[in-house]
Amino acid sequence: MKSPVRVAVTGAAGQIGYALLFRIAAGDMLGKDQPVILHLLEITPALPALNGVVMELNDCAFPLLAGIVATDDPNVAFKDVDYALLVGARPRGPGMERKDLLEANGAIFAPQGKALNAHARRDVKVLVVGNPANTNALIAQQNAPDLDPRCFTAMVRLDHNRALSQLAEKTGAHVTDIRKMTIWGNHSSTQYPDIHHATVKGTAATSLVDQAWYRDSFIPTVQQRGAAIIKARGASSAASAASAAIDHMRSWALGTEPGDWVSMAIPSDGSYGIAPGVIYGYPVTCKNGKYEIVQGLEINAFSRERMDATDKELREERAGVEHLFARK
Ligand SMILES: NC(=O)C1=CN([C@@H]2O[C@H](COP(=O)(O)OP(=O)(O)OC[C@H]3O[C@@H](n4cnc5c(N)ncnc54)[C@H](O)[C@@H]3O)[C@@H](O)[C@H]2O)C=CC1
Ligand SMILES: O=C([O-])CC(=O)C(=O)O
Repeated sequence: MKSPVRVAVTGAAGQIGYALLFRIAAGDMLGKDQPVILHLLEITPALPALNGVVMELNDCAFPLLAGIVATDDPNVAFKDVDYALLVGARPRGPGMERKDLLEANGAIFAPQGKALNAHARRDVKVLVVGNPANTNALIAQQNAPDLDPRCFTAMVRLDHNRALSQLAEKTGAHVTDIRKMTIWGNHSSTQYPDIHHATVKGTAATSLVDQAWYRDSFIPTVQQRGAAIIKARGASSAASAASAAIDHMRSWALGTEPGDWVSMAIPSDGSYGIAPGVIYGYPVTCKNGKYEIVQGLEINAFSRERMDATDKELREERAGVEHLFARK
């Protein structure tokens, strides 16, 4: 048996937390041979609810659960953590864009970035789920000057999985038949779900669907799926968001499949003409706990326009939160 790793989850008493913690403790994220110590962060008024979640975690008698730390202090929550899933933030309601949450949620991520900087392991893997996820990840990163900027990522894996599901349904295939799906840019309605490199049972996806379906149905459906869930459920996606967070971390920690890639929002490095300075969704492969952008993909004019539009939105979001960055 491996020695336990420490996994922090913020917003642990929220709806995503409730769908996430039990799967992490069951080994879905880091493997059935990896014990975990859960570090659960909540705001003070939610501590009684969090205590209920802790009671239930204990009542599951999970073989891999090696300990639980439940706290309202980020300095305790992030002490020596190997993984941090930053979920705790307000969800949006009907009629809101995710960036409308920046004011309410942005302020959460500066102190959490500072606490990670002070207490987390130097190779901590941080995934921001709380919306607007890309820009919140940037805020946390900019408050953690002693950590490698590449420790900070945001979630576009839910969008990636939604895109797989839509394409599978359209082509009469199963999601496991699809390779090389890509979500570029922001986890927002400007995201660009790109099927130009994707294959279905080895055949180019673009040869199986017509351009009008791709442009007028597939792209908007994936872009608007979060809003559609809110309309249907009266609350934002939770189990699918938790499942995507598990997928993101598992790919990062344990690696991607040969011949395939996944989508992760990571610090831009100039690849594909996206200047450094934002956390941007890219196609990546992972190996030995490190991610790498897939290079050399051909980008046509249709894709270029959409990749630049979502980049533009991220830079606008960035401009609105720079006051939250730690002074250099
Ligand atoms: N990136 C993505 O693909 C997705 C992101 N989301 C986002 O995830 C976030 C959480 O969603 P839900 O769990 O549904 O919301 P929720 O309201 O059910 O739970 C959020 C929890 O965070 C806690 N919290 C608030 N401030 C905190 C802080 N400073 N430190 C620690 N905990 C704090 C709250 O007390 C609450 O228990 C929202 O911002 C939502 O929009 C949701 C779905 C998908
Ligand atoms: O749409 C929302 O506000 C929640 C979310 O990020 C998603 O489901 O993709």
